[in-house]
Amino acid sequence: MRQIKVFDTTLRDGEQSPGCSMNLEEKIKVALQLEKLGVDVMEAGFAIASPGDFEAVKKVAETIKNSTVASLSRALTKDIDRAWEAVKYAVSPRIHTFLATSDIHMQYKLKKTPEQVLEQATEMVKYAKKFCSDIEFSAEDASRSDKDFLCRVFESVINAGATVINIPDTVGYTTPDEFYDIISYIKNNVSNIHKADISVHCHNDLGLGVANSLAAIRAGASQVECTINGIGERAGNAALEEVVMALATRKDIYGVETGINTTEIYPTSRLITSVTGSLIQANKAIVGANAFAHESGIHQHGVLANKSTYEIMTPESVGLTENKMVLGKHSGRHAFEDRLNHLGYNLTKEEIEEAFQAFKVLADKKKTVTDRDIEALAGQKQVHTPEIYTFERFVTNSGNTITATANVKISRDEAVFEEVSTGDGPIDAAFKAIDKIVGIDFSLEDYKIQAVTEGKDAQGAVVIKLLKDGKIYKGSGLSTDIIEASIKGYINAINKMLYASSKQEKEATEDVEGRDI
Ligand SMILES: CC(=O)SCCNC(=O)CCNC(=O)[C@H](O)C(C)(C)COP(=O)(O)OP(=O)(O)OC[C@H]1O[C@@H](n2cnc3c(N)ncnc32)[C@H](O)[C@@H]1OP(=O)(O)O
Ligand SMILES: CC(C)C(=O)C(=O)O
Ligand SMILES: [Mg+2]
Repeated sequence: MRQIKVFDTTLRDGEQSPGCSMNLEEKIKVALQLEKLGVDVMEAGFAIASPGDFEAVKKVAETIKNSTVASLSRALTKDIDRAWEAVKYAVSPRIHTFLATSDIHMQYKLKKTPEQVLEQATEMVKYAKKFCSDIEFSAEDASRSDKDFLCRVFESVINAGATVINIPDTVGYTTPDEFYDIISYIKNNVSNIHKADISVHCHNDLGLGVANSLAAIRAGASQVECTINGIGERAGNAALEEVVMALATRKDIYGVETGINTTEIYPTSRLITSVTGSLIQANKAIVGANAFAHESGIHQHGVLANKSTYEIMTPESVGLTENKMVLGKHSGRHAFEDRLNHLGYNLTKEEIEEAFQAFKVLADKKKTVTDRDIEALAGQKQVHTPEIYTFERFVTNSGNTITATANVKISRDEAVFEEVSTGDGPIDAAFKAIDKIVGIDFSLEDYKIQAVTEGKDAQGAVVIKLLKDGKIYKGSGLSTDIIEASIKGYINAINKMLYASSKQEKEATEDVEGRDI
């Protein structure tokens, strides 16, 4: 199979991303991880840019043994000297020199004629070749350059000793179809092209960095330049993880291989995120938090039956331990039951169905339902107290300048009861309204509330203890609304009290006294 060389430029073009500068120690850490990832070439920096960058390139060159280490340099002798000073310590050093070839860049930026550019590029490759055998030449803004001029430049720099010619889409302007044609044209019209690797370096201004790189590979490019997480100038560079996984997953189309150890992709991505502080969006391909997460019931059911239904690559192949089943309002019974089993619950079909209905109500209120939410729901189902009174609805009105009032509606059998009361606060008012309906004499011994999950949409769990005739009756309520959780807990305790005083008193008393809900 044709082998594609992966040239990582996270430490150079990636670092050009605003806010992504790395210090020496961070660059070494990243370089070691890139080596572990198996990149063929790492561009460690732009040696002439600053003393710090020079030191970093030099240190990376001294440290890395299994990848080629490159430094960027303009097509100027002083830049090339500095680049060589830094990379000469590498086991496999490369000087990467560049000069723009598009009319726009030559006219406005370099203020040079095409003939002058051709000569400068050729002379500087010759100059660099005196130091180093491995020379890459990039025709900056190649995708907006005249194709025939581009071919003349490449032919000339290859004759001067370039071992790699790079065709950058510097401003992310090209499209897959056009880039395929450009690469094919260069392949077919540069007579000595067989003496050099064809490299591509795509930017993402139109979101096409990866697609353009893949089109170029199909057209015959043998080196692809990219960065981890796609960081880089402006909208970034082609993301290494996306290019590599596209090639790995669609071998049927591309028929090529890379030397990347794909299981190091995720750790590398995480390292870049932590070192640069540049976060990636949840839906980012391959390494985003949701890349291997499933929330919808139909997908979850499919994945539980066979992962390949909705996963085109395994999470393990990119260094994750497993996929994620996120329980939310789009989830179905299969995933819910699977999670219950996973959490160690053995509920009957009816209990699962009841818990599932409660889960759906909760999921409408919460963005995601956590394991602790599920445990709370499943725990509730395991207490077998008949619902003598059933909570229907409540309205409260409170504030620091008014007396709190509550209107509570509860039902028993077919009858519906509604009462209004005032109180020291909305919860006290609600309890007093319930007292009026129930009409039993007992006292509130204890009231506790705690968040069972995190975040502002957390569920509040209320535990209430009521005292009657020397016995304690514990009730629990769960809701994202603490007043609702309190009312539910209060009614739950009352139901236990009523149940206990009914015919099955002994059994019910064991239940309420024997377990902490
Ligand atoms: C497409 C890319 O990613 S290219 C790489 C971009 N990366 C960077 O620029 C990061 C590092 N750069 C730097 O630290 C600085 O720009 C330096 C040290 C390289 C140069 O700094 P300065 O000498 O102050 O020049 P400045 O950056 O203002 O301008 C660039 C100069 O280089 C010239 N230049 C630009 N590209 C090249 C090239 N490939 N070969 C030769 N000269 C070039 C420009 O024409 C301009 O020349 P002038 O000073 O004679 O007008
Ligand atoms: C220096 C070159 C390769 C570059 O980064 C670009 O053209 O985008
Ligand atoms: Mg670039």
